[in-house]
Amino acid sequence: MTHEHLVMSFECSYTPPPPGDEAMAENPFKMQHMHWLRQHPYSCRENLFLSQETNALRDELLAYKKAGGGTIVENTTTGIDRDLPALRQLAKDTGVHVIAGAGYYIDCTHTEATKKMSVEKLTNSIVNEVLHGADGTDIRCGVIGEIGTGWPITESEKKVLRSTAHAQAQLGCPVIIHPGRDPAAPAEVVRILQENGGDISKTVMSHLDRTIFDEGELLEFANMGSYLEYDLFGTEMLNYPFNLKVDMPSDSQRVKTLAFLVKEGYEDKIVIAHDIHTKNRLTKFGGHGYSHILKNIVPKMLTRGITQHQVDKILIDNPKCWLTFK
Ligand SMILES: CCC(=O)NCCS(=O)(=O)O
Repeated sequence: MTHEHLVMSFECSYTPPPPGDEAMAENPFKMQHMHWLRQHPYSCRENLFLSQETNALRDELLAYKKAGGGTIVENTTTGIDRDLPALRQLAKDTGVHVIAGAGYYIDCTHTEATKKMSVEKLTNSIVNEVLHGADGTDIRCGVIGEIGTGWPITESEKKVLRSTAHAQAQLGCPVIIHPGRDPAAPAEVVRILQENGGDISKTVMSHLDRTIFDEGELLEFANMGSYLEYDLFGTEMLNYPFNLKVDMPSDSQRVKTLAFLVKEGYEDKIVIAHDIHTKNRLTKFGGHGYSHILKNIVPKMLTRGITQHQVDKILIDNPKCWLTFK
């Protein structure tokens, strides 16, 4: 899985509940709220603290391993409460390989100190997180990202993108991007990375499921050469609060898009994940957990024109290729 979170908080994205449901914001986590939480995951404060569930995460990872999972890329970066010692402990306890992310999340999580840093300083801090260890630990990150960007991309986010490209040019490492919620956002990020020496062939563009819907636009973007990530498998949301114009696809629609990209020749560039970042998606709370793709999506892919060989590329070869330092 190339895009997951095990320990993080998403407080920065708290969204008030719709009118009439205000009480739900502070309501305790109860069985009868599970459907409501699936529809409004960012409107209950407690739901945003995956960091409180480290014990449950141990069971989640053991279940993932039992289902055939070996490795998880943990995309939590500075700004959303990255906790590297907790990740190391989870990896040790379960035997699942966890690859941690370096760098910074979106603008509203940048501190004043981060905003004042030069591109050179930001580059050094990212390089340091990969070569020597992050957050005062000796735990080294294995990817840069998810690097957070919004739409339009802010000045501070542009500086982080330039630094990401410079760091990648030095290290030959994988990069993963969180684009803004506009069909033009992924291409704009790629242009900034390219102009600054980034290697697009070793860059994953996340969250395409909620970003590019038109097939022509998708192929145009695919042609730019990044990995194409569909990473919101398992999410079910009628009114996507971060952009009400977006119709969040179902898992069946995601699989259909994967089959389309495979048919168009992009089987070497597709990666997939769940991007679990709220509590309600854990099996402890009736959610789909980290094994949903392995257990439910792969069989579906095989009935929709995607071969086992292509599934293996998407789940094994492409991530392996992306994650290997040049
Ligand atoms: C930190 C998790 C994250 O950024 N997830 C992306 C959610 S969405 O922008 O695709 O809704």
